[in-house]
Amino acid sequence: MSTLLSPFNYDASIMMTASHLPYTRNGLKFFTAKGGLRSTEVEEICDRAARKYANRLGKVWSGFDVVVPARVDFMSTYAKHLRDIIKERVNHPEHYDTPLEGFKIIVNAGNGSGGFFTYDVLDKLGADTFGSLNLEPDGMFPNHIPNPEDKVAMSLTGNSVLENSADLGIVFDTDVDRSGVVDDTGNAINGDRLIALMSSIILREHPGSTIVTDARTSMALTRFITTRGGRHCLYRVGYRNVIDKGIQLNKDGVDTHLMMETTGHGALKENYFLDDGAYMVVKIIIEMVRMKLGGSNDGIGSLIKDLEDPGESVELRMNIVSEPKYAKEKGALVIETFKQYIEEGRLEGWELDSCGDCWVSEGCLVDSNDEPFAIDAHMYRAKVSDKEHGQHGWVHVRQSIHNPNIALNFQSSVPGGCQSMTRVLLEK
Ligand SMILES: O=P(O)(O)OC[C@H]1O[C@H](O)[C@H](O)[C@@H](O)[C@@H]1O
Repeated sequence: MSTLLSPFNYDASIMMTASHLPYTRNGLKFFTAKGGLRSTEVEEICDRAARKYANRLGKVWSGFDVVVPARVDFMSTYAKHLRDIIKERVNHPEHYDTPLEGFKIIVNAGNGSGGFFTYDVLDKLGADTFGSLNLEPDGMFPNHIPNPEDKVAMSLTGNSVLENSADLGIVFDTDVDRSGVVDDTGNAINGDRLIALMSSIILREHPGSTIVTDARTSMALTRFITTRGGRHCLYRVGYRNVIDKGIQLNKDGVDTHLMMETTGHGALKENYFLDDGAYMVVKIIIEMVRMKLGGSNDGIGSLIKDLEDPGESVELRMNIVSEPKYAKEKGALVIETFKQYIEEGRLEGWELDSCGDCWVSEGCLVDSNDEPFAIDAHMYRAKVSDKEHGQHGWVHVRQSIHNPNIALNFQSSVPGGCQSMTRVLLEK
């Protein structure tokens, strides 16, 4: 963010974070004014740095051309930026500077770095944040993993919302690039439900927008988006893939304002295509206040009340039995074999749910020429039907981004559907 926020004028920034991973790990994220770098670009930087400094081991740090200025306070500028957005967009008729007066909002930062949102954003806008949890950063994560996908994180936040009769609960992951929320009834809004909530907001602001998600979302989510006039583009797992797809679609002339992964990574065109969990929550808060100003007593959960439950949803992992250096290759072979089975019609009722590597619902363009992309060796999705129920589910097969295993996701609207799909797959 430092590259974009006034008054700063930097060409690039690096964030040190291992996100929600265990404390024994660390990581770096690289940004330029164009947004976050993808892994191939980071690899190139590391390669170049390695080559440049290979002969100078021991003196590595003295070799960097980094000018370290006095300590710069990015956080208060960023927090003010978020506060200003809320003030301007709520435009409260009675108390412009404290638009959150009368709202109780719980933040669970999970001992990551999101605590600032409580005291530097919400409190200053007049919200009551009593009951907030785990605001002090502690890399040992003594309470639970800071992760909006974590059941403990979501349910503890839900409990605090109910105990304090709060209007909203917010869960951040460690470095605040992801978030999830809890509505006033204590219901968790993460995964598909968060994508639906954001879609309902974005589609009112940008009718007809395409929404890109990873390809593990439910058929019910696609219906939710399309019944609101949006188009749903299903794409590869990995937040960078989803964001890049949205950037590409915009370049191809397809209006795309929201790119979200089921993990809670979400990026908006209006926010420089950055996966920024705090900005995502800012959008939800503005909506909540506007609803109240419009005379509604409903919580934000009411915006997704017509999102049907996906029924059964299962994820399995299969280890790739191979020497680690061949794992990618073997994984690609598994996906390719799966693809062949489907395309040769060897599994009754199973068929490709994609065009190229872009899985789309009807009406979503693939590229400017409407040409399908090349099949992706790393993942594949098949829709599954039977005579009794018609299309009742899907199977999504891909290689894990991080580990030598294959991730298999199944969803079915029929009880026992996932089990029968698993059986078919294992038999073959
Ligand atoms: O491939 P997996 O092991 O399931 O990991 C997949 C996940 O990796 C990282 O955590 C990325 O930030 C996510 O965008 C992605 O969904």
